Amino acid sequence: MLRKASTVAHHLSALDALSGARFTKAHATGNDFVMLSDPDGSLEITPGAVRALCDRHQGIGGDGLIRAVPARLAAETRQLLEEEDQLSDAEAEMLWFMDYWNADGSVAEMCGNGVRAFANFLISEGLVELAEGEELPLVTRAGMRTVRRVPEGYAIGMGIWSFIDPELAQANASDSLVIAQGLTDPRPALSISLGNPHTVVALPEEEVLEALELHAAPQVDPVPPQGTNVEFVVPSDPLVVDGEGQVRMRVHERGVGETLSCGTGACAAAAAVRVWAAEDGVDTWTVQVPGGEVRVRFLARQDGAEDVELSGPAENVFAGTLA
Ligand SMILES: N[C@@H](CCC[C@H](N)C(=O)O)C(=O)O
Repeated sequence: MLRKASTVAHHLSALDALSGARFTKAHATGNDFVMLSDPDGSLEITPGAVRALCDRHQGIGGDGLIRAVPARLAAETRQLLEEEDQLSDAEAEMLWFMDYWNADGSVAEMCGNGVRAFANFLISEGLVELAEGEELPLVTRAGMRTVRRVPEGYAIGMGIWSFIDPELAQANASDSLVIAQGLTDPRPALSISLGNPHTVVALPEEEVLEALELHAAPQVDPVPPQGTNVEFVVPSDPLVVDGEGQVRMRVHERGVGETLSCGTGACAAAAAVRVWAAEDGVDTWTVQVPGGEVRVRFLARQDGAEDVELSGPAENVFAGTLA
């Protein structure tokens, strides 16, 4: 690929304000992030800087960038904290905000793998402590989330899942059509929110999943106004083993492209397959992604909705200083 000299110069100037900042490269089942610690809220993140840092040839490389900033210093969280009546002032003072950016410089409401990487990063930087059995509250653009340690890494309380178009979804178990390179015909899909938007498409067999070409964004009809992440899933045969559901998934992420894993996407995929298969008694699902495996649990609430818990590993890979 030939790059314009002006693009390179633009990348360099976008990074000027971050010169000297420490970064860590982290991943959670292959979904990789540039992590920045900003305890005094002084880092200026711009879409250009995010694109430059996430560039896999001229930057550090990543599916996204995550800035860790105290929630009390982030403009985005002010209203959320005012409305949050479960927290004491002292607890609100200690909260960290996950300032998540997609590689293309757009912001997203939520990133499930990102929350695991974020918690692991906060702990490794000595910014928080999380003992076995404790629950750590965090703030995202989609609202409060919680993290606890589990043997495989971290379990995230993701909040509730919901249909994006409940009427259509309940009537047809499908609300849109999706076509992608490698599919001969548009396929029915179900749109689900985990704080961020997802469109889940079921495929008949693994060969079709593997043959998909996901460099180009799949086309979704009707076009979702805020864009969408698109998950392609193949339910395992048998679908339920020892009481647990099993699916394979590939994903094209909004603002990124194909990634090795998407945590919110895995939750949406499990929720959709559970609806399609009428397996609402199966509460634990394993989702195989190109970067590994995550687990999704559905927990009934008194108001009839369901909370979702996502668990899986997260690790730091290397650290450095921005030149
Ligand atoms: N990889 C993430 C989702 C990141 C945000 C997404 N690209 C969007 O724009 O909604 C995850 O693990 O959930």
